[in-house]
Amino acid sequence: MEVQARAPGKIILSGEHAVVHGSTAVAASINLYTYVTLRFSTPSDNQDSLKLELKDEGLDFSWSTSKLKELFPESTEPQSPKPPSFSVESAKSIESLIEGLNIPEAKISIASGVSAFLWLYTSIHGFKPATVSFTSELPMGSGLGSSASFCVALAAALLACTDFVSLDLKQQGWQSFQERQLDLVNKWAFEGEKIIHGKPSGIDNSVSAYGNIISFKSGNMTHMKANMSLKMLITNTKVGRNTKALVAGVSERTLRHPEAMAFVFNAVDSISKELALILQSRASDDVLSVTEKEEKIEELMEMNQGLLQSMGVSHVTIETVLRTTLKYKLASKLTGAGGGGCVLTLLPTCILFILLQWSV
Ligand SMILES: Nc1ncnc2c1ncn2[C@@H]1O[C@H](COP(=O)(O)OP(=O)(O)OP(=O)(O)O)[C@@H](O)[C@H]1O
Ligand SMILES: C[C@@](O)(CCO)CC(=O)[O-]
Ligand SMILES: [Mg+2]
Repeated sequence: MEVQARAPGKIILSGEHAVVHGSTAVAASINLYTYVTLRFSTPSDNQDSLKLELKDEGLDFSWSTSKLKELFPESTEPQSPKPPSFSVESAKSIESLIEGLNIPEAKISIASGVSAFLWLYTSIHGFKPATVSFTSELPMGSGLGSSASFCVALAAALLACTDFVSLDLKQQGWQSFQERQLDLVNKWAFEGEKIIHGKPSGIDNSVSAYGNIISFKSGNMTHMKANMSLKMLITNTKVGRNTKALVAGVSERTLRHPEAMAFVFNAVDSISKELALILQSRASDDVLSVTEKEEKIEELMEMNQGLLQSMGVSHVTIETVLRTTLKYKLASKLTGAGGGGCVLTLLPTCILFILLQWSV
């Protein structure tokens, strides 16, 4: 049997990092996806191993079923749909499987993704021989939720081949999971994100699992109905960085300056709540024009970016993008964990007018 699943990446419009400390954040999925193909071996394959193919990286790994059985003896079909916690024993077992892989130094950051893969696969399908292949449209480590889309797509494919999820596997084309099943996929993906992010808030996997636009606070997600569309330019600084380290850095700064950082997080909470109100305001009760709404959103973006700088997660390349777009009176902010990665720039409705003026 072969199953293919996909999950989108995301942008965070406001609230990254502060959301880890209990503030509200607003995130939207984007139409760039990570794809996974899961194919269980048949007796005729004569394949007694679990194979992982990372197509974009040109990396292939495999582990013998006997080795997996030795390390995860208790791994059989999960008794409960809910994911177990990532135990110390599992961490040690997975670490031993990663050590033997000889991942090229330049791609060593892939190790956390391989660890998340091993834990999710063995927790759901034990040591069943299979070949699992990934490919993605998302730049890795760039703030667009590559880790979340990786974990959500994988959890969806793995659960689609269990009794916990009822899908018509004979139906051609993409199928969407029902709400209850999405909740299950999201819970498993969150455990995978913990392996990659360390202390994730859950917003990335939630917006990747459910799509569209959500607000998120302290583990609770709210589906938003945006009544205005926003055009965002995404600029990739091409500076790689590690979300886990950046999240840890903000937590360490919070320990050093608890009172000041509490005010920072409160300010971000207010920015996200105001942004959510503006995006959801209906035409009927509107006193603001689209341009006036966009101007308020531009200010909120600039304020959020300033607070992200105070958290220590901006970067010289991000500042360069900010300065460049400011020349054209455009507002920008980093998206995702920062430290490089991608920057959002709001392209207001009147942008065409600005460009025409400039070109004359
Ligand atoms: N397609 C993939 N295949 C294998 N591993 C992946 C893939 N996509 C992401 N990963 C894992 O996730 C890591 C990147 O996750 P990280 O959270 O640091 O960045 P991001 O998710 O792209 O950005 P952000 O979390 O800020 O949105 C990679 O280093 C790798 O370990
Ligand atoms: C930086 C962060 O807030 C968002 C990363 O896209 C981390 C998280 O919430 O898991
Ligand atoms: Mg991530």
